Amino acid sequence: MADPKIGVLVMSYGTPESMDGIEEYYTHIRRGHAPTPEQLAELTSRYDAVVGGVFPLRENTNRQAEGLQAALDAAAPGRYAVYQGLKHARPYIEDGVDAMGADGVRQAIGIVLAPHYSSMSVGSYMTRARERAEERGIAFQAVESYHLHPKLIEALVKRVRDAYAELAASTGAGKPLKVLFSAHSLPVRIREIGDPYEEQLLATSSAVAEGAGVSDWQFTWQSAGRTREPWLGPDILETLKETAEAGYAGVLSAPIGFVSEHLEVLYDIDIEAQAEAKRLGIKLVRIDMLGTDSLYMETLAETVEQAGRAAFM
Ligand SMILES: CC1=C(CCC(=O)O)c2cc3nc(cc4[nH]c(cc5[nH]c(cc1n2)c(C)c5CCC(=O)O)c(CCC(=O)O)c4C)C(CCC(=O)O)=C3C
Ligand SMILES: [Fe+2]
Repeated sequence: MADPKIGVLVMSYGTPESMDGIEEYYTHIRRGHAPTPEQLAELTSRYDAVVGGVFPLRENTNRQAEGLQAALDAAAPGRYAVYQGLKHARPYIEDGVDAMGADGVRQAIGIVLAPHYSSMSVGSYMTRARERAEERGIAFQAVESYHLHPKLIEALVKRVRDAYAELAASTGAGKPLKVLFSAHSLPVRIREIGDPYEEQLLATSSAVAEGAGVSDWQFTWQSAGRTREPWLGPDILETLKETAEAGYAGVLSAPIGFVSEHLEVLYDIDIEAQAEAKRLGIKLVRIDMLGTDSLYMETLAETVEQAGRAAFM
């Protein structure tokens, strides 16, 4: 019999299965506490505004998992089997590990569809995966980040170049433009624990700006939670205002903390930030998300293979 494959647990945030599933999803995000009717209505209205009953993150994650399986098969035929595990929706991270166990997988690598490490994001995915893997007797190796992988940078550079040219064409020659890199905000308390999240995001931003030949850029946060504690800022809405007041004619939004089109991109950037830009009289164009870009799929495959070699060979 062939050796069992190395399992690859591809993890992502997860999204509701339907409009009826938003409450269960939100309750899971809030660690078992149901949202108030106002909170539920607010989140529902954001999903309604973007997609009206379709949840693009689910299909996008399916396609990325298939793309990674294909890239791994091309590099090492028959060695790896990809499973999905979602943080806040089915199949949950634990379901993905259980599926590997049921298939006889003894060795697994975990990777998140988010390039930057934070203890509050990737770290918490990995804790759940590792705990379940230990219970199932599966050796587990975590990929913590891949934010400077040359192919990831190359894919982002291409997107920034293309969208910058589009922005420059639509604002007219010689007008001052700025690139705004962004990622999901986190509570300010991550700074107290020496979390690498901010440093990694700045490193990606600066590598992409350099590769694209862009000198005028800034990093800013987006999608901060609606809680009482302070979150990292400045928020992109504030930054847009300052940028407009400083006389810029346009901004290129590059949400490099995300790899897919979902609520934080389709609502927070394409609807909310876009409306603010219009109000301020400044042009806003967003880069295309990575999706199943072959350079991104190769980034994931090479990172998985490297982790596999280090841990299991
Ligand atoms: C770091 C990070 C990423 C990037 C890394 C990664 O991808 O993991 C990310 C991605 C995403 N976040 C998403 C959705 C939501 N996040 C929320 C709330 C929160 N996010 C947080 C952090 C992050 N989130 C945190 C600290 C909270 C507070 C509650 C908690 O401590 O966990 C809420 C609750 C309401 C609200 O606050 O808006 C929603 C609906 C979707 C899916 C959208 C879709 O369905 O298309 C995606 C990809
Ligand atoms: Fe989130």
